[in-house]
Amino acid sequence: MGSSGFSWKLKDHPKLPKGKTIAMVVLDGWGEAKANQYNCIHVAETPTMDSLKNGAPEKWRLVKAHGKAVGLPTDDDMGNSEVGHNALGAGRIYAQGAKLVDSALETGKIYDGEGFKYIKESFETGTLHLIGLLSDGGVHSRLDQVQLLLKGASERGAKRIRVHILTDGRDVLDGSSVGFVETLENDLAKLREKGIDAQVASGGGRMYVTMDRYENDWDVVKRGWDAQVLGEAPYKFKNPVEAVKKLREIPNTSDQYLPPFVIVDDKGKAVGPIVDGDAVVTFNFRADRMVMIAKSLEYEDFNTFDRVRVPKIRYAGMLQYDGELKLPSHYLVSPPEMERTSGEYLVHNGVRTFACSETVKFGHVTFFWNGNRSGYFNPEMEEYVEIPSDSGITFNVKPNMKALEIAEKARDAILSGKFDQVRVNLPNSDMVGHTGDIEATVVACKAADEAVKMILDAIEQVGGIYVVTADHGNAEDMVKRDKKGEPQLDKNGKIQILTSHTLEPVPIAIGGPGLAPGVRFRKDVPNGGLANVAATVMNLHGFEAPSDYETTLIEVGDN
Ligand SMILES: O=C(O)[C@H](O)COP(=O)(O)O
Ligand SMILES: [Mn+2]
Ligand SMILES: [Mn+2]
Repeated sequence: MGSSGFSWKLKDHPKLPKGKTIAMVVLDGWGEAKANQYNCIHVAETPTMDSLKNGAPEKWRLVKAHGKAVGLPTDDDMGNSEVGHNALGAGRIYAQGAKLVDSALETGKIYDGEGFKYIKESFETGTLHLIGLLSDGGVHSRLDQVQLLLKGASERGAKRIRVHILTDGRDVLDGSSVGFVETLENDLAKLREKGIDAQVASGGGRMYVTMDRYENDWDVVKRGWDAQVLGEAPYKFKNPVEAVKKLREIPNTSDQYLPPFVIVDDKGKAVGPIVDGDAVVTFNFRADRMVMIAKSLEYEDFNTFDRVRVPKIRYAGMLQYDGELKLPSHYLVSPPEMERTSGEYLVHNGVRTFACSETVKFGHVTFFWNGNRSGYFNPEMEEYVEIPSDSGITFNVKPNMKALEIAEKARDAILSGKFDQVRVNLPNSDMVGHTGDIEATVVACKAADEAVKMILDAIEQVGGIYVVTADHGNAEDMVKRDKKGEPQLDKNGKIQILTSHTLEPVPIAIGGPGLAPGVRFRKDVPNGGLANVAATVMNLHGFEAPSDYETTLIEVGDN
């Protein structure tokens, strides 16, 4: 125990043994909803997950994965991977980026912070550029926050503003981009009336321009760089609403995948390339899809693509996206300080950990799980394995993704006897669910179920324990619904496909030959959420959870 009285040492659990191998499986985007044709998990053959459900209520239950239970502003906010994995790993509910930005804007504290003061130095002679996801999805960013920031910055001296938009269609309905750009244009027009030179400068679909993650495909970021910084793109328009409408007419495209465009003046010149002396703010609060652009804007030493011209700018993130890398070094709002996560405790208590997913979700079971912290706590005790994802495709084309490879790695890690916790994220139901392709999502769910089976079989062989859960819903409901829960039709009488996450709860199942007799879910935590899972897993490793963690979901009955 240190002089502060703090100790990493966890108390022994009074009843549960140590030394069991635990498989911690997170099915990404696997919620629980009514059985119907739009519930891909129901339609798919999922014998393994179905059999776990037979363990209810003692070994299978539902937990909350959205809204306040995971630190989001309201219970109308759907869950997402960042907040879901944060809650799973940290065992406590932290006010998340969305909420922190809301309150910084509401109180005006955002304008007193170091980050805003820093970018403000460019207002007199330079342009303020805002780059980010333009929607009200609330997963990575929110339009109302951008509107407030535009107002606040212009009132505080920004005279020339350029917005570089990324269209969504993934956390919100496809096609909604037009409305969001119209709203933004309206706001910019009002600023122009006040004598501020404010315009949209460039744009593109989030999955094709800028918002890649975990270094899966740097071309995505390069396309954004070319449009935003260099003012170069294959498509040129004078008006951003027209741009989005026209680009949506290209066959097989969608808001998520719009090609990059720049806005040009009457002479055909880009209206807003980023140049020396400008200020840049990336206005997404969520980290994963901002780290790569942040590196390209901030790092001097950078060779993943040819930046051609590297302007000397003042750059700030809405939040700091990576606390370990201190990236970016300037930011408008401080991120949640997640400390003493379960991963760190367990490593201090001798639990050897293996974590694995494919690239698109690799940071979810490592970085997000560990409280938005990159790297190992102790490389001697941990091994993190990333299976390269396919890049340059939409995952409905290959809905099996790397589920099998992830399961094989997990199986081998379990059988090796080298690890006490083997943690994976199976991305299929989420990544394919986001494409809105129902048939492919059914295939994706089946693939994830087969992967779970392989992992549970390995646990069976070594006498271990499994914990199977999910981070939020997605594939269990693929249609937009009205208030009564019926599919909502558009003006042409067609159903609207839901590409986003949902508000549904997610299952959690425990079992395996190593589960001590009598272990069962408690009945007195009816509102349990993802944050209760960390204490549960610590118990299964034979430890009591720290007293400030959300309570465990399990008890040991007499049996
Ligand atoms: O970034 C994405 O792909 C979506 O906006 C949210 O999905 P995730 O939270 O499951 O990553
Ligand atoms: Mn997810
Ligand atoms: Mn998702």
